Amino acid sequence: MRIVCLVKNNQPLGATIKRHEITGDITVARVIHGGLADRSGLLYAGDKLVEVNGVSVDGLEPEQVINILALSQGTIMFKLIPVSDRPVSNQTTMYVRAMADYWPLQDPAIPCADAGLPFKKGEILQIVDQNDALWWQARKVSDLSACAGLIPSNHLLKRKQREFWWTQPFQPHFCLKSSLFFIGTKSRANQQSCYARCPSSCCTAFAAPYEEVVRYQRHPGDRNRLIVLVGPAGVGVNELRRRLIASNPREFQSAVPHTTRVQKSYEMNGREYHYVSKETFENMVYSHRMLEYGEYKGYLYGTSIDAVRAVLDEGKICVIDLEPHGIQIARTHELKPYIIFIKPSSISCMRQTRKNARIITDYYVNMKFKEEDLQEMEDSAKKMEAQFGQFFDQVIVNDNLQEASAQLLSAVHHAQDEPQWVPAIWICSDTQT
Ligand SMILES: Nc1ncnc2c1ncn2[C@@H]1O[C@H](COP(=O)(O)OP(=O)(O)OP(=O)(O)O)[C@@H](O)[C@H]1O
Repeated sequence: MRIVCLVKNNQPLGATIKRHEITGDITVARVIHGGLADRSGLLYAGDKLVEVNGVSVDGLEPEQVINILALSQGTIMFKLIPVSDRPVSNQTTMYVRAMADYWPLQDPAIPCADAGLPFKKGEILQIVDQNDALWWQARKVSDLSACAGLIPSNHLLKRKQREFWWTQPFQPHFCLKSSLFFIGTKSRANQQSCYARCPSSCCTAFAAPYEEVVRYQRHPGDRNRLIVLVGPAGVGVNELRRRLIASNPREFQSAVPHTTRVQKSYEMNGREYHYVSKETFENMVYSHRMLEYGEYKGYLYGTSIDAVRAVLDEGKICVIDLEPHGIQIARTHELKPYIIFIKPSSISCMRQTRKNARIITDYYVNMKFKEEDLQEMEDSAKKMEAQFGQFFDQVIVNDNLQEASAQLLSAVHHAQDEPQWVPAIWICSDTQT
């Protein structure tokens, strides 16, 4: 038997308790890393509680013990029987990118909602404890001084996603996955209706909920990272890309697309397009050499990995725009893409900034933005963020064009010169080759 005194001072104890199903004993289920109990070094997972502040816990439910603890202030005295085999922590810290949102206060299954760590997709988490098969402990890298919180384990979060997915009403929704795209336009006609339970890559429900990441610093001699711009139709992706390349064509370049259409007299093979036969194009598609492709007026157009590689091999920074479903294909250890989401500003701001701007859609070319175009841009941006936000390394709001261009330039240099979180598999692949 041991007596342990902890001074609470309005902070949580930093431990959870449970009741043994057979013996009814109340034991410490886990000690939260960096919390009061952990810092004291006096409480361990497995310790059996006998008394709290002189009150016997015999026959009490865990909730009743928690109540006693919640009502106690200042010094709390535990009488306990220490666990005989203290768990030896041989855990290595792991970093992951959250691929889903998690709100502990909305999760009835969490052992202690107050000890939960809420996170949003795309956030980088430091996992400090995976001892429990269901509940891990983690911190956000943006706040490493905080004490850890509970998060569902990989396995548990996957299960939750699956349950959530199947309990959703069966409703058709618009996804941005399409087999068609039109050069220069991301048209409404492209958006094919699919079903919320479709098994395609656009549905992230069954994807791994955490992606292991590592800190990566590009060596000056290494190839540049591919810069991918993503955004809803008309937001200004092409405009920003064009301006970036024009600012220094010796540093920045786009990838030359492939097409099956006939070369025009003033065009040069490899400058405007690579002109190839339909058979060659289709072979490139089947051998996964196209990042994205589509058909326009009976001809195929696409951006190939070879074309991107050619720019990178010249030592330049390759800047392309992609439909969001192409992100997954581009995410390889070879290209190490840095994904920048170009986000529209509010509709009221766009009414001002887009007054004299012109757009191209399926239905009209070089027309002024209409109110519904702005609305559609906003809706489409929301969908993209909801579905693909976890992949965005940077978000730039394209309000003032000059400012957005300056932000893009700085983001592109940041991507090449500063350390970044990248999927661990990209770096493991490097060391294997
Ligand atoms: N911040 C801005 N302020 C004013 N006009 C802008 C701004 N950004 C882009 N534009 C203008 O909006 C129009 C559409 O831009 P852009 O063609 O680059 O869109 P996009 O995102 O590439 O979409 P799409 O692929 O459909 O062409 C262009 O006329 C462009 O000059």
